[in-house]
Amino acid sequence: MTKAVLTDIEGTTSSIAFVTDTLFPYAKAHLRDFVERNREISAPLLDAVGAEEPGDPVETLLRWIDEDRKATPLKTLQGLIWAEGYADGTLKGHVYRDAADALRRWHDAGVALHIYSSGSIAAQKLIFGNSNEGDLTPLFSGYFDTTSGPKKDAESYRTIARAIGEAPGDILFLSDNIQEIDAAREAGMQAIHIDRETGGGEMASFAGIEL
Ligand SMILES: CSCCC(=O)C(=O)COP(=O)(O)O
Ligand SMILES: [Mg+2]
Repeated sequence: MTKAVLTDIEGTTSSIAFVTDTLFPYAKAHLRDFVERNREISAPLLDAVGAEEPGDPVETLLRWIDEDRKATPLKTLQGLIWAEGYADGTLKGHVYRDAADALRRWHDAGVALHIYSSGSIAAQKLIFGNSNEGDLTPLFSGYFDTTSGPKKDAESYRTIARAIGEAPGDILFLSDNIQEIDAAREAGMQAIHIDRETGGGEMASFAGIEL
């Protein structure tokens, strides 16, 4: 029985292109200016970057964006930078229509909906709160990011199941990344591999998923 759904964002509810061609370039373009204007909030994040790699932490962060590193200080800073873009209307979150429809249907049926993304929890709330499908945040009961652990590590899914308060077997995880799917299954969750690009996964969209 499925009591809760846990879903990835990039490539699953939302297009990879929106993240790589819009969000990441926006963060790169505004990173240096943001940390100069927000020294107090940025300092511990830059320190955390410096602890991982020597050199100019801003240069390190710019390279990490190109490398799509899922490092928590980078993801936290990206969320703070994107907040300004959503606030002034430059950014509009992308959510596939089939994903929004299914999430609304499952929420109305009483299924608890949760997000698990490498994007920070603040960034998750922004993409769903300012989306082309409207404000979807009322649909969600909880949000999880890299502070719950890496997405390819089974232990992260055990931690999240405990936080949700359901047995792993009663939680359905959705992702475009097969290594994340494998990790969730290792933790005992139900999981469906969504492949919107090639159709090679178990589902090409949310449309056919029956809970
Ligand atoms: C919260 S939108 C930005 C997504 C992001 O920064 C990212 O790294 C995507 O990772 P996901 O785990 O959603 O595939
Ligand atoms: Mg993904």
